[in-house]
Amino acid sequence: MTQDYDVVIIGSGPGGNGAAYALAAEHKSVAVVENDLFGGTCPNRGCDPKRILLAAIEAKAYQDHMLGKGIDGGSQVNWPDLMAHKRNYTDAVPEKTEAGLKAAGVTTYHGSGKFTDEGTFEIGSEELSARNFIIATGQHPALLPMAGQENLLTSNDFLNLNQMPRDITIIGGGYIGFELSSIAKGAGANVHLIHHNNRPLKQFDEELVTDFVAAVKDEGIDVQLNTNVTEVQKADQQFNVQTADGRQFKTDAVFCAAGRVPNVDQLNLAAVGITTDRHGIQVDEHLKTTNPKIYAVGDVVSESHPKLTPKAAFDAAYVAADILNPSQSAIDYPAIPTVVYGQPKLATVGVSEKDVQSNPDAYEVKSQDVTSWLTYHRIHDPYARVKTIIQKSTHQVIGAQVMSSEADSLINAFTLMIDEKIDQKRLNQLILAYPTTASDLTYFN
Ligand SMILES: Cc1cc2nc3c(=O)[nH]c(=O)nc-3n(C[C@H](O)[C@H](O)[C@H](O)COP(=O)(O)OP(=O)(O)OC[C@H]3O[C@@H](n4cnc5c(N)ncnc54)[C@H](O)[C@@H]3O)c2cc1C
Ligand SMILES: NC(=O)c1ccc[n+]([C@@H]2O[C@H](COP(=O)([O-])OP(=O)(O)OC[C@H]3O[C@@H](n4cnc5c(N)ncnc54)[C@H](O)[C@@H]3O)[C@@H](O)[C@H]2O)c1
Repeated sequence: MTQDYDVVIIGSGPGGNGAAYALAAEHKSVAVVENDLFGGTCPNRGCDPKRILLAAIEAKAYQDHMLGKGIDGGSQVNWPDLMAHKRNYTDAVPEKTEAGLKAAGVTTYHGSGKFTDEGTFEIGSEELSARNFIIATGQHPALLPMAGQENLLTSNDFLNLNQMPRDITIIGGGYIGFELSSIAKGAGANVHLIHHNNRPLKQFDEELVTDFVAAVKDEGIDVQLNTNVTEVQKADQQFNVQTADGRQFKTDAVFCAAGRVPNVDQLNLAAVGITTDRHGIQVDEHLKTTNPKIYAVGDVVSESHPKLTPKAAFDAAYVAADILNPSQSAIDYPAIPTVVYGQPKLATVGVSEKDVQSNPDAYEVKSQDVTSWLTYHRIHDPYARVKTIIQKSTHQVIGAQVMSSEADSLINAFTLMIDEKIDQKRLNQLILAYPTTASDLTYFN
């Protein structure tokens, strides 16, 4: 028998769940279909477990930076205890998430379904029909095609390691590559981070990335740029890594962090006329796919915005509103801040120096080493640089790039300044708690 709903959502990550809650609150009948863990990537195998593991790594780094400045003796990360701390949080996520959805009146289904030629969604013997569908299936880790591909592990495996291997290799100098490298290094592993060209973290400011890579190397990570891994073969208890330039080395585990692939293959999208490209599902400015009844949100969408949890949640709120009020205007994203949670952290928001290079008279670019500022001197942060892009006509910061151990909180303060168009004059009318990263804001424009 076919079950009919107002809206059927495929995927229960921040995108799918955000839409489900918003629509159920407006008394729509909603179903969510999930083929793995309710909650999706972020709380189960992404942002949240990563940040829990980083808690110990950051605590150790803060302590290490203060050695001889009031702290004697370093600390050690106990990986099994740290993993237990992480699991204490993540193990409960799927059940709690599903219970939350049910309590909000959402019907849940477990399994991998696919669209039918009739435009319904089939999960085993069940068939769901709906006025609207939302595809929120996210992405999964890419495995580079190479000899020995079966020997490659992924971020999912890393975030569940029972023991930290003595020597690890990570392929891919993106967000995940640098974040996992910092965690492994802080936990005591010998880490090789291998990137295929000379421009890791290409979404970030080139000058800050150069400083960031130098800082990461300083922390003891073996970063190898312009290096292509061609083969990973088992060698007794270890793995033999072969590179295109003829080098070979042994390592205990190899993780592939060379990008993620949209989860579209199982959905039979052709049956409902949805087009995709290698970045995901194509949508219009209302996040409608090429089938006007079907929306797509979050990581599975093909677009230039960064693929992040708050952005998936923003999409979800927009689509729920679009279903409730089809005449709303096109989606308009605010500034989207993003952070690489390494040692140090690297963050960016708004326009970059590259964006304004063609019009140097209209913008001022300030790049400052801030290690001597109280905020950073206090904790003896060895790496602290802030670059701001200021619109001369308004004296407003319109873009910021930050590298430091405090970059995550400072970038949010910049985001508020950019979105709320807070200029120097307005800042001077505010009283912010001192001394904090936010009270430094008055010094940047
Ligand atoms: C290691 C890692 C660290 C990250 N760290 C951060 C961070 O610090 N900050 C940040 O903002 N973002 C971070 N991200 C990105 C963030 O996790 C994603 O942007 C976010 O989860 C996207 O939400 P989503 O709902 O679009 O997709 P997902 O969270 O991936 O959810 C999609 C869901 O759909 C399910 N699904 C897939 N196919 C099907 C199917 N055929 N049928 C039914 N269900 C299906 C999946 O199992 C999954 O549960 C990180 C990602 C990773 C991998
Ligand atoms: N802190 C965060 O907010 C956070 C953390 C993790 C992931 N994410 C999101 O998830 C997405 C995926 O993260 P990711 O790190 O997997 O992807 P990514 O696109 O950031 O990085 C992948 C990197 O691998 C490199 N690469 C590609 N082929 C390679 C090869 N053959 N050899 C070596 N390197 C190669 C790419 O040039 C790129 O730099 C990100 O774009 C981001 O939106 C966000």
